[in-house]
Amino acid sequence: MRLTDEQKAVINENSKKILVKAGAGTGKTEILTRRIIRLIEDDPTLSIRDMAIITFTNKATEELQSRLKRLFYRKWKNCTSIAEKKRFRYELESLNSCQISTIHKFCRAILDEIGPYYSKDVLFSPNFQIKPDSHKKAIDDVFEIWIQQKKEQQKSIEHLNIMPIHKFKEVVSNAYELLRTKGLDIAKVIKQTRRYANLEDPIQRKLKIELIELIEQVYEYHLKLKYHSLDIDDLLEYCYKILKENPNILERVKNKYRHIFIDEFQDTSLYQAQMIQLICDDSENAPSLFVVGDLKQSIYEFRGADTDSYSKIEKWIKEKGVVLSLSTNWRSEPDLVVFVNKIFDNIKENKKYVFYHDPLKPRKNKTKLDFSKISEWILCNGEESQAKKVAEWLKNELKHKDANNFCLLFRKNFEMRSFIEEFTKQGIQFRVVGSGDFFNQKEIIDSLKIIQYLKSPYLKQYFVEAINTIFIDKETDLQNLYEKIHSHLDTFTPAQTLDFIYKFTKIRERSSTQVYANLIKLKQLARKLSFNENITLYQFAEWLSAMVQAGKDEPQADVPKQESNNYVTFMTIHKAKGLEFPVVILPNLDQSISQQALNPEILYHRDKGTLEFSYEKYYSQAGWRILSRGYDEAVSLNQYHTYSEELRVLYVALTRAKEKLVFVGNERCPKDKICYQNWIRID
Ligand SMILES: Nc1ncnc2c1ncn2[C@@H]1O[C@H](COP(=O)(O)OP(=O)(O)OP(=O)(O)O)[C@@H](O)[C@H]1O
Repeated sequence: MRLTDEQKAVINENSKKILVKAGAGTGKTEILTRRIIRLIEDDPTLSIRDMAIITFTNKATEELQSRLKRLFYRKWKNCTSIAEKKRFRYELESLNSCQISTIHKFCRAILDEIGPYYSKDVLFSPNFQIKPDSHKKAIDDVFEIWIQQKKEQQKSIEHLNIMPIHKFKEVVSNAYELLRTKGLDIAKVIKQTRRYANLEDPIQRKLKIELIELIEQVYEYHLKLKYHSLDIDDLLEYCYKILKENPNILERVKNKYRHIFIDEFQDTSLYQAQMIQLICDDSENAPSLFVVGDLKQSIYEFRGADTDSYSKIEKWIKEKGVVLSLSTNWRSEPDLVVFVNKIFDNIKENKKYVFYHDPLKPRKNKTKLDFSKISEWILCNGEESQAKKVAEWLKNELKHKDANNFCLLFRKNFEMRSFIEEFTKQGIQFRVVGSGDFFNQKEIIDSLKIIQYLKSPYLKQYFVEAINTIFIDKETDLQNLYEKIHSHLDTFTPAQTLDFIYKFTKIRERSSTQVYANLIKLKQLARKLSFNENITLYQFAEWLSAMVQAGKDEPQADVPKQESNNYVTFMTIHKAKGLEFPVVILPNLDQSISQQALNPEILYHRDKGTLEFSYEKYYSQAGWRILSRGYDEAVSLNQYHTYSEELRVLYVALTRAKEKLVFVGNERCPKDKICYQNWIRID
């Protein structure tokens, strides 16, 4: 690969603070790795161990590690002197133990070295564990105590006039999570919300005060639980607060690293941005900072990504160091780059959304453009199934192209379901990458139905459900399965029962690689559960039923590589960040931007700093709503951010393709609907 002058300039820049601001596919990740090698080459006293390299996901960490491994290996191979050879061998060996990680692991490494810590709002033991749901325990415990107190004091609970208790708990949980992921000062929000509550009508006032009272108690209780168990949001918050209030610890961190690199900085959170400013301050011993990002690809607001923080850092680096840019897109066909530019040129800023577009430069300037090769529409009428039409289109393509050229990118995991069913039916090999809806898959729900039938074969409902599962077909008789297995049911472990079902029904021969991999994963989960606490089939069914009902987040099984390398990939647009595929297919483009995202029950009012709510009266049939006074205002402030973020999600999706984009939508999509299909139209 021949680096361009602008790429070389970035690699060789010597300023202590550098931000590389560049669009998709311009080589940001590429130059980040090459800069690391360049610094090590230039300074014999420097090692990868003196650097902290922060990525956004574990997958990105692996990708970066393997790119560095390749470059170090090449260096080692081409070295002429023994000393140099020894040095690069050491660097290669150091790759697995150096600080290349997500920001959370970076914070964990800092906290691990600190020891016990006590201050006003940070206290923890050095033996803390990472528990992803420690806040849930806080909510459960506080709720129980609070309800009990209200009963004893014979006080009514306003929320219970509107919603059942489990729903109320969910509201509190969502509100608390919202405040935490945004990194907001919870005490301040509580104070503001209480202040504005006085302006509300009597019912709304009572509801607001109740909600705030619970959040305050959860917040205080959670603080005590954190002594032993932090969750990942706490890692960032605690790390920042400790570094801020303890200069000795901050000095230790500054002295440990000589260089800090951050990839995908557009998805930075408030605490991450503030922490980086602390560590990389103006002092002599502070590490240098190298940050790459693209604000147009900031798509994680729901997880606390904060574009304001990015902009502040950009301003700060502009003052203290340099901001550089890269303009040429190396990923995509030149016509495709021009096509994507045209789409975003067309999107004009208005009251509803904004997209700050700066066009990408194609790697070659062409005088004659031909969009027919790089884009195609598959349009369905209202009744037609998009999944079926895409499967038929793909079957034709697969006659002359390998399946792994194609990737279907979805906005949400649940949208994959109909495609998974259709592809399975049509025998197209596919794999689902990183989707957290394992317990929502038909094969998993069907496994539960079969087990429920085997436990209670006399119940008609279970029989009917079981007979309609993927396990039963013309050649596989349900009754026969029961007769063969029932004498073993008391002695088999749940994993053995599943194994028997899979073998007896010969499901492997009839299912896709992904479906079978999920079934094997279920068997492994059953084995793990029995290993931990020796559970019965009955208990396993209870557990599985709870997981299915809760829609518990669990990734689908990885398809083993050796089985088939040639499959179509399914993933969400969010998971595809940083990746590239020859052909990208985008289904469901005619869907409206999620109403749930636009009108959630609980919202944070960005201007007032308050919590606002919109409750649907659970027991009313007419969709009766109770709104707090600032809700509508909060929605319109939020709507602007939601739509603008959706435009950025679309930008990420469109810029993943190397050769072609295939759009799937509805031929009668109303022109005034706010949806991807209308944003993409350039005619
Ligand atoms: N000078 C170059 N010549 C040829 N190919 C290049 C050059 N620079 C980068 N590439 C290739 O372009 C593609 C995009 O690079 P990279 O993934 O580093 O971009 P990025 O800016 O990080 O993209 P994104 O922001 O979309 O994740 C990769 O396949 C990379 O190998």
